[in-house]
Amino acid sequence: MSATAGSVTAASPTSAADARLRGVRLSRGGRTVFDGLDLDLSERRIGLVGDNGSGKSTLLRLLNGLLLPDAGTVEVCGLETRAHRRALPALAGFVFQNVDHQIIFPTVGEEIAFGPLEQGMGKAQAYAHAGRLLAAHGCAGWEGRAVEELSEGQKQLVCILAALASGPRLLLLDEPFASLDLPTRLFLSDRLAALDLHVIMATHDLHLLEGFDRVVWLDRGRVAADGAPATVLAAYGGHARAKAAAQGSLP
Ligand SMILES: Nc1ncnc2c1ncn2[C@@H]1O[C@H](COP(=O)(O)OP(=O)(O)OP(=O)(O)O)[C@@H](O)[C@H]1O
Repeated sequence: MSATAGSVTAASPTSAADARLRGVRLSRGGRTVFDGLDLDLSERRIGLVGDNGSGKSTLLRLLNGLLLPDAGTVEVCGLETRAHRRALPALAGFVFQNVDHQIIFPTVGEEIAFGPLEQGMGKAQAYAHAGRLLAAHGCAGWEGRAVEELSEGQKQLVCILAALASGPRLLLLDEPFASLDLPTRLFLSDRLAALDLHVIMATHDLHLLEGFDRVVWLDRGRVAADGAPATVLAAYGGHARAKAAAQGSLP
């Protein structure tokens, strides 16, 4: 499958799943979320942590061109997001926090086949691809199931598989496991760890990030700490405990 199908320019992505932000400024709803953010993201598994509203989802959306910076540049797999917005979803698959923001088709098969079809795969091939992907993740025969009849966790699983169906180099996960039961969470964590692709995952479940290569802590749109999971998660945990204690002492 060609990862570049759908690109509107002749530029080709690099083989590395690197992301590079330079001087990124972005406001949303009249609030400045990022103001001069510089970041290089190249490790295979990177976690994003931070309090509510710190900018994690916004950063992920910048990385697959769902949002464009007001100023500065974002480059993913060598493609500048402003110039290559159409090519990015196949290269940088996105799994939303809220499944209703992602799912657009009535059946599981249509949802998963959509990305490959958009990339130019034939219909029969795209549906066969969807069927294989489902079977490989314990969901054999789900193609014809109505999405609205699935549980929230099953919908989330379908969203992850739909993102994988396009063969992305980079998977952007925004709280992907929030509604999954423990067995499915463990199964998918293991599968994601085994996949030959890069992952950037925002989560409040810090345990999920312990085996990652790097964790970035965002605080009000700035990088508060960045490095080895043990160090960054300990620092963020300390911040969270201090903040919780301060809230507890309010009148
Ligand atoms: N659709 C939107 N319209 C306007 N402002 C938004 C929108 N989405 C987010 N924001 C603002 O952007 C800022 C960053 O939000 P973002 O969703 O990136 O935070 P987050 O770290 O992902 O938070 P959470 O942990 O709650 O998911 C917040 O100030 C938020 O109010």
